[in-house]
Amino acid sequence: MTWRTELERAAARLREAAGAADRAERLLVDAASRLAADDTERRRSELAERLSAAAAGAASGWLGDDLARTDPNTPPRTEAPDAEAVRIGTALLDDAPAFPALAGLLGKGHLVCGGDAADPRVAGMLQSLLVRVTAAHPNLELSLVDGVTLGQVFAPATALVDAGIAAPVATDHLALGRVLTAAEKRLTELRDIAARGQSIADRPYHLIVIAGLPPEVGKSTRERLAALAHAGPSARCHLVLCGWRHLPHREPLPAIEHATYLDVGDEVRLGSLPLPVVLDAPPPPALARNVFGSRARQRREAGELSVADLVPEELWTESSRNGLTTVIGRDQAGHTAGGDVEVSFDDATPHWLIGGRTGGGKTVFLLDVLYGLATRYSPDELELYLLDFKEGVSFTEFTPSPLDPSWIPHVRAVGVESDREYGVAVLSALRAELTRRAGLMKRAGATRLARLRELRPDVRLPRIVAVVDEFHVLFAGNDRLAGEAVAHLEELARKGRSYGVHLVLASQTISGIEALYSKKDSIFGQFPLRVALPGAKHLLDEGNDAAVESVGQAVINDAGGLKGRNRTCRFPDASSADDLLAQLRRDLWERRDSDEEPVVFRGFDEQHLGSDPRFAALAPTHAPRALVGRAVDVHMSTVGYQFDRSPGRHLAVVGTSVVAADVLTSAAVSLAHQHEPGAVEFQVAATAAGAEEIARDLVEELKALGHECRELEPGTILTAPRGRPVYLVWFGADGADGQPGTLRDLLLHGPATGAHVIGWWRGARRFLDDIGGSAGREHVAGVVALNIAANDLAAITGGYERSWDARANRCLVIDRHAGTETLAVPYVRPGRLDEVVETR
Ligand SMILES: Nc1ncnc2c1ncn2[C@@H]1O[C@H](COP(=O)(O)OP(=O)(O)OP(=O)(O)O)[C@@H](O)[C@H]1O
Repeated sequence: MTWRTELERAAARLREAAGAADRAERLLVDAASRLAADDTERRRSELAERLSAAAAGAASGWLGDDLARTDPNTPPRTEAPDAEAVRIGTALLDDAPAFPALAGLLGKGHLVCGGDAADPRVAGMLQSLLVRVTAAHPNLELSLVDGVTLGQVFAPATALVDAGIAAPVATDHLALGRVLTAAEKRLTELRDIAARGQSIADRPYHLIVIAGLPPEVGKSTRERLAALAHAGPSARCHLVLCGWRHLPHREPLPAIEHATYLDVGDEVRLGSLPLPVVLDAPPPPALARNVFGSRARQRREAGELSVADLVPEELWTESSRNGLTTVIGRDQAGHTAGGDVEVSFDDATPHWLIGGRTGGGKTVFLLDVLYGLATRYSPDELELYLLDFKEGVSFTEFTPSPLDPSWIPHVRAVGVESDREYGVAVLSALRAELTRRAGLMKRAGATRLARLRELRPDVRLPRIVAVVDEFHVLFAGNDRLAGEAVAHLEELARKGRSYGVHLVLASQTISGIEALYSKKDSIFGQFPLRVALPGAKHLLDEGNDAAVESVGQAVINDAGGLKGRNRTCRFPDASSADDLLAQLRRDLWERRDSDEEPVVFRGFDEQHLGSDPRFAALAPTHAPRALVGRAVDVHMSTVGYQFDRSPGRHLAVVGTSVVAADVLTSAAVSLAHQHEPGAVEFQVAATAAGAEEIARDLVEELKALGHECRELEPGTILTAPRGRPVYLVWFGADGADGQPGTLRDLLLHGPATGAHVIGWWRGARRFLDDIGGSAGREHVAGVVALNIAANDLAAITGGYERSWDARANRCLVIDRHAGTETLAVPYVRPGRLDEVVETR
C-alpha cells in the first residue's frame, strides 16, 4: 500500500473519528509518521491539509479554531460539545505550521506537562485552553491552582471566580490540599450517584487546572493527584497538570493515568506525535474578556431568582391538603445548575431547622419562604404564627403600621422581641390546636389531615406554620419556662406532622440549647429539613461538611443533615425588594375575607387602656373588673381583677415604679365605665410624693364620667364616711395613714358593704405589715407586682411556685381567689416609658 492510499484511509477514519480525540490523535500520529523524507512537497502539504481537516473534525469551533482569528464577540456555546479533544497548539512540518495538535481532555483524560506557567509558552497555552473549554462547555466547574506565578496566569479569568464558576485561585500547598479534598469529595458523591444507577451525564465537568505546583508539595499530594487522575474521568473530573516533573533527590513521580503528556523543552512534543509542536499563544484579551464575562453573566442569571420569581402568577391557587411547597432559589452546586429549589412542609419534611450566624441571611430566607407561601396558599389553607426573640423588626412588615395599614391575612400572631412567656403561650396555643384536631380526627375516623379535610369540609383546617427565630432564647434560663417550652416543642414536633402543624426553628447555633441537648436526637430528629446559612454550626451531620460562605446562599438538606443530600442554592434578597413586597402585601390584604388583624406582641410597646378595644366595649355590670393591662399571651387578652362582695376583694399594686400610679388610674377609670353614674363613689387619696398630679387628673376624669368623687386628705383616708359602695383609690398607702387597724378592718369587712381598696404600696414589706403580716394575706386577694424582687413577692403571697423576674414594662397580676398569676404589660399613660427608667 502506498503512503497515499494509506493517507486516504487515515483521513477517512479520522473523519469518522471526529469527536474521539484519542483516535484522532492516534491516526494523526500514524499518518504523520509515514511522511517520508523523500515525499514531494506537494504531497506533504496535501497530507498536512487533510490532517488539518481531520483535526478540525475532532476539535472544531472553540475547541479547535485559531483563537487569534476568532471574532472577539463570538458568543460561547449554549450546548455541550460532542468533542473530547482540545487544541493546545500547532504541529510543525518542516518548521511550518501544519495542523492543530490536540489532546483529549473533558470526557477523555488529562493533560500533563513537565513545564509550568513560569514558562511563557505554557502560560499562553493554559490561557488559551481556559478560554476554549470555558467557551465550549456551558456547564463547567473550575479549580485553579498556581504555585509558580501567584495566580498571575489566571488573572484574565477573574470574572469566573467572581461568578463562582471557579473557586479563588489556590496558590500554596494548603489551598491545593483543599482543592483536592473538595475534588475527592465531589468524586465520591458522583460515584455514589452512578452506583445507584442514576445518570451523571448532566453533571458539569470539573476541570482542575494546575499551572504549576507549589514548592512545598510533597509525596502525598502527588499521590493524591495520581489517584484523582486514575478515578477522575469516570466521575467527570479532569486535570491539566503543569510542573509535573521529576526533581533531583526526590522519589519518582507516580504515573498519571489517562494522560496525554506534553514535553516542553527546547522543542515541544505532545504525546506520541512525531512532530514538534508550537503551543498556542495567549488569546486576544478582548476575546478572553468576552468569553469569561459572558459565562459569568450567564451563571449569575441562571443561578439567581429575583423576589418576583418566588411569587406565582396567580395568587392563592394551591391546596395545602398534602403539604405546603414554595420555591426558594436556584440550585448553585452546578449539578443541575439553574434548577429551581423547592422547600416543603409535608410528611417527609414536616419541620425545619435553620442555622446561620447573625447577619447570615436568616431573616431574609424566612421572608422569602413566607411570601412564597402566602402568595400560593389562601388563609383557608395556611395560617402563620411568627415569633422573633431578638431585637429587630423581622416580622413587623406582616402587620399593620401607621404608614401601611395592610397586613398579611394569614398571620394570626406576631411576636417581636417577644418575652419567653409569649413564646411559650403561642406554643401552648398551638398544642391546644393539636388537641382539637386530634379530637376532630378521632370523631371523623381519619388518620391524616388530608382525609379529615375530605370528611369535614365544613371545618376550617389550614396548615399552620409557626416560625420561631432565635429560638434558643426560649431555653435561655434552663428553668421552669424552658421546661415548658421543651415539652410543647416535643409534642408539636412529634405530632405536628399528622395534624398539619409545622415548626420552623431558626437559631445561630443548636449546640447551646441545654434544655434540648440531651434530647437532641428525639427532638431535632423530627426536623428533617435543614437549612445551613453562612456560619451555621452543628446543623448537618458530622460527616457532612457542606458550608456556604457568602450571604444569600444556603445549603438545603432534606434528610436531617445526611451527607449526600445537600443542595446549595442562592435565594433572593427580600430586604431589597421593599416596593414589590409592599405591593404584594396590599394585594393579599385586599383579598382578605376577614378584618381581624393579627395580634402583634411587641415586647417594647406601651399598652394604653384607651386603645384596648375591650375597654371601649365596657358597660355597666354587676361584676365590674378593674382593667390593669394586657396579658403576655397569644391574643394579648385584657387582664382584669374582678370586684364582688366576698372578703378580700381589694387590689394592691406593689412596687416603687410610678407605673403603679398609671395602673391605679386604669383600674379606677375602667371601673367607672362599669357603674352607672351615682351608683358608686370614688374616694381618691394621694399620699405618695409625685402622685398628686396623677390623682388630680383621675378625679377630673371620674367626675367627667358623672361619678361622685371625693379627694381625701391624710388623716381622714380611712375614716371618711362611706354612704354607698365606694372605691378607695389610694396613691401611696404605705403606712396605712397611721391606722393599720382601721385598714385591716376595712379590708376584712369592706367588700360586704361594697367598699374596696385599690392601693399603691411602694414597699412590699410595708404592705405586708400594713395588712397584718402573713395572716392578712387573704384580706387582699389581688396583687399587681411591679418592680419588686421575687422573694418579696413570695413574702406577700405566701410563696407559691413562680419564677418572677421583675422587668420594665411587665407586671404579674395575681388573684389569690382564682388561683391565677398572669404576666402582663401594665397600662401606662402614653409616653410613660420614655420618662421612667425603672429600677428594682
Ligand atoms: N439572598 C440575599 N442576597 C443578598 N443579600 C442578602 C441576602 N440575604 C441577606 N442578605 C443581606 O444580608 C443582610 C442580613 O440578612 P438578615 O437580616 O436576613 O440576617 P440574619 O441572619 O437575620 O441576621 P440577624 O440575625 O442579625 O438579624 C441583609 O440585610 C441583606 O443585605
